[in-house]
Amino acid sequence: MIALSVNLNKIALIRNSRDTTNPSVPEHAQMCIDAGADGITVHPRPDQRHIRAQDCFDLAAMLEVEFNIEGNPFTAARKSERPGVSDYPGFMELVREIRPAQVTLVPDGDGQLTSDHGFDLKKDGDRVAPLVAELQSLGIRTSLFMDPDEEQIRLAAQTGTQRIELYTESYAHAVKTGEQVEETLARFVRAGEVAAEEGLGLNAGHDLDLHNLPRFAAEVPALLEVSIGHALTVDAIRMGLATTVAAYQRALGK
Ligand SMILES: CC(=O)[C@@H](O)[C@H](O)COP(=O)(O)O
Ligand SMILES: NCC(=O)COP(=O)(O)O
Repeated sequence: MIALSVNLNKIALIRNSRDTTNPSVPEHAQMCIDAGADGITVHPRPDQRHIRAQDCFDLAAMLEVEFNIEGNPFTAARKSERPGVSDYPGFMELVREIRPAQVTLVPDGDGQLTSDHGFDLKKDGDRVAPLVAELQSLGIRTSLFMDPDEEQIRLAAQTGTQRIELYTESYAHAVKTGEQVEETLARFVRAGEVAAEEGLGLNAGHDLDLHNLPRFAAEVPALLEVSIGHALTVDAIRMGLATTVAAYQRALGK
């Protein structure tokens, strides 16, 4: 069974447009869980544009399902520019303290609108591997955000990570435009095969939605988990959160 981890970034984004706690991130986490979500994902960024460090602590205090924190391990502490919002402590400092069930390392640049590439481990493998080892020594499962690239996935295995998360934007884009759908999906199927050959658990995410998810879930081998936020939040505006979570579980074949 493929686990559905709901990403709450966009709930925090709406909350941050006022100096209130409405909508509440923990309350939305609980609503997702009550509706059948298997886990909760957040992706704090140094500018705390949506998920703030405090959200991570608040979620850690209440979650009984898998908590997955994603982010760039090389981001340093940053002062908050917003009164009443605590500073961003740096990604590794944050996850060392919280010790979530899973940490997904993502090679984000600071100015990026959203995540837009996986790791280049020819360049970064030597500095990623010690972080993987440290996180695992703290009892945290590790995952690395990766493009569906055979050589890079084999390098991911050499870092010692237990899982990878395939960056699915190219697949989502192919389905949306109707261009090169078969070739693109075939790359992800091959990526799943390579991950299995290397003994890596397989997660996936980015721009997955109710339309593109069923084929991906049915055809990519040994998929363990998807994390979905943007499209799921937009669907929830139309259909309600509980109905939407149930619809995504159905799209995963459950
Ligand atoms: C790693 C990944 O694909 C997601 O975490 C995605 O980056 C969501 O982040 P934003 O909500 O900031 O776009
Ligand atoms: N890891 C991907 C994720 O958490 C959510 O990505 P998106 O659905 O918001 O694009």
